[in-house]
Amino acid sequence: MDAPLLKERERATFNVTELIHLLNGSEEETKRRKELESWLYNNPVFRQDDRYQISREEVYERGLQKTRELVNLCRRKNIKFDSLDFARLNISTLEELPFFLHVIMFIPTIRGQGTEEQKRKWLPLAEDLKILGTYAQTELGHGTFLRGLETKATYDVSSREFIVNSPTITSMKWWPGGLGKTCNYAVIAAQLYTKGKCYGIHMFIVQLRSLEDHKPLPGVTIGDIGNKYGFHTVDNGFLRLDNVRIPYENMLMRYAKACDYIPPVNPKINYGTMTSIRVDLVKDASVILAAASTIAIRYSAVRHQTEIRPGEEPPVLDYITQQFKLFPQIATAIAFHFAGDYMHRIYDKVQSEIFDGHLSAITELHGISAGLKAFTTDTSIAGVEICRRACGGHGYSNASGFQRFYENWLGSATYEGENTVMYLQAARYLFKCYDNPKEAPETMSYLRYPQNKMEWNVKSADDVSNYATLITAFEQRALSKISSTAKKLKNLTHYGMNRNDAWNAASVDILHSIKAHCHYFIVKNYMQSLNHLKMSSPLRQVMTAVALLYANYGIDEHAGDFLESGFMNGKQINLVRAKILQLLKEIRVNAVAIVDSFDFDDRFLRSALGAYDGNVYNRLFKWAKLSPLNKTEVHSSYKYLRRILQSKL
Ligand SMILES: CCCCCCCCC/C=C/C(=O)SCCNC(=O)CCNC(=O)[C@H](O)C(C)(C)COP(=O)(O)OP(=O)(O)OC[C@H]1O[C@@H](n2cnc3c(N)ncnc32)[C@H](O)[C@@H]1OP(=O)(O)O
Ligand SMILES: Cc1cc2nc3c(=O)[nH]c(=O)nc-3n(C[C@H](O)[C@H](O)[C@H](O)COP(=O)(O)OP(=O)(O)OC[C@H]3O[C@@H](n4cnc5c(N)ncnc54)[C@H](O)[C@@H]3O)c2cc1C
Repeated sequence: MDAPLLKERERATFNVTELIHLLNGSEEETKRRKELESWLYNNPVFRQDDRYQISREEVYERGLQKTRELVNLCRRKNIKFDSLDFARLNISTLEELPFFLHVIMFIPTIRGQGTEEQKRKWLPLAEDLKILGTYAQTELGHGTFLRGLETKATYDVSSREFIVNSPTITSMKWWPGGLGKTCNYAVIAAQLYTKGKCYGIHMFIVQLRSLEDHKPLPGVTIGDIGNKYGFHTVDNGFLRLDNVRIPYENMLMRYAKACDYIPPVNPKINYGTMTSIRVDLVKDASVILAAASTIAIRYSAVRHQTEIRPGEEPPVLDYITQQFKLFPQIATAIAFHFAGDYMHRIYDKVQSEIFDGHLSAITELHGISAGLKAFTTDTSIAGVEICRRACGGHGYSNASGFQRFYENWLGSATYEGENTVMYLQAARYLFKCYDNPKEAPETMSYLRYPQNKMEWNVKSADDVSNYATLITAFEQRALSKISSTAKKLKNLTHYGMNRNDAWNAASVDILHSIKAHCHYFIVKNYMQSLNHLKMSSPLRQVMTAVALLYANYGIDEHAGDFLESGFMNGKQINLVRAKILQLLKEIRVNAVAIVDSFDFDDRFLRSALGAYDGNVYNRLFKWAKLSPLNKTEVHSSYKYLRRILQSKL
């Protein structure tokens, strides 16, 4: 092992294993996760060393090979697709496999929106992979505005069938994962028409390809939409349906009935699958940022460059600017880890209420999950890029491992709800609660108390080491934004603008308000989670420093908001900045040990810069030699080079 990493690990002031178990939930959870990973990583099919030297078709084919291996493993070990074990296996592959949508959206939609009879019919087929489905909702012309989707499902009373049709080119389904070449079924979101009337979006099970030879069925035009930023293993596809007939029973009718139409108690229950993925994405944001931080911190501890004092070339991690870039990323990854735990707890609670027929909490769940999905994905996407840039030239190499995270994770700002739209949806709920504070849920209870122009009682750097004062700071910042925006909305409508136009006119302020609210929620949840957790005092000291860094860094990053709220003054902002420098120094000794606690296997990171042993340069050289251009000493294209060299200018 590279000496610098050895020394870094020896200096740690806490027990890494204790933090590994804390982040996993328990020692048993850690053991189980590592056992599952070993089953994957010891299988050569999951190799990735030549990932960037093969074609898109080979990448897709590899994806199917991995799918086959993963499915065989699940069958051998009796791991169900809706189990925590499967979720762990999925994240460990960190590759969106072609059948990914089958598991995370097709099956859950049937489970969530099918009648008992429909579940009995379709779930065994889907869980046993007798059919492979995707979630086909987005169209060429619409992804966000679901009420604007054009695909039609017209009920033919005489034959008790639905005629599913793509009436225009913009109504073609476009983007669904696995749609292009993999899936033979889909849940299709379509406008239900019966007896000449439109009843809005409902979900329909449609067979797309033959189960015999996988050829598209009559009336089905289908294919891959072409190369993208990432998700190369996934055949995101297009689909045009030309009056395809499906049985009446293929409309998912847990909440609505087609014949003599009975509407769902809450039509948004049809949006439930999207909510479940948004909830998952909050924890995924933590994993992605923790992985990127691991690479950047380990590399920064090994990379020696230039001088602080003449004659001494230190590890770049000793530069305060490098710490200022990277330590907040570690803190954010841990903050989002606890936010993800919160989201899953809330989701499970609301799901059990929904299965008991109570749909009232779905609006609150949507309001919270939409906001946190947008906030955590936006922040973590930016954080991965900060980690990459902090690794200089080698961060730009595919050998760094960053591209694999970055190219797939970039999509998270768009899929499962474009982030601006999600922020605005969350804001819609936030301002409703602001207008009716008594109905505000626990996460928004601070809205019940009007903002009192309190002064932040901070006189020294030590005062910004107090969770309560920091939580109050974020609360007051959010309240200040929300109350001034509410005033603006009120004025706009007071002077004659209708509510929708006023909402659009104030939407930039609304965006700032919801972001401030999400930030407040993350800080509060982070600190309260730490307070509830049992841990040794050396570990608590480290976790406290990291949490304080997250909050103080957030104040520094948005100093204008805190000053504008009148809650803080310039002197106090300087105290916050002094505190940040003190925390960077305190965290420095444990930086490598903290990322070791994220406990990523080298075969997950696949990074020459972030490997556990820190042996960066030999790994980089070994990786470079794999380049196809190095198969021969003189490349076959030399004939062109020779002409250039011999040509007369
Ligand atoms: C490791 C990496 C892994 C990575 C794993 C990656 C997987 C990638 C796979 C990607 C899959 C996809 O992208 S699948 C496709 C994802 N597509 C989307 O997310 C579409 C986004 N658009 C929408 O959700 C909707 O159009 C939305 C913007 C909410 C507007 O809907 P409507 O127009 O019907 O509603 P509005 O008129 O605005 O009224 C809003 C009201 O509806 C309620 N409402 C809206 N949505 C709701 C919901 N989901 N649940 C409950 N209630 C909801 C609001 O609370 C409001 O309630 P009141 O205030 O009380 O009225
Ligand atoms: C990798 C990937 C995988 C995907 N997988 C699937 C899948 O499996 N199944 C599926 O059905 N879909 C899938 N999608 C599609 C995805 O869900 C949509 O792209 C997404 O919902 C955004 O919709 P859109 O593309 O129409 O963007 P648009 O909504 O057209 O966004 C364009 C711009 O308009 C802005 N905008 C739109 N509406 C508003 C508004 N009301 N207020 C303010 N600004 C607004 C947006 O903020 C954005 O800046 C996938 C997409 C990607 C990238």
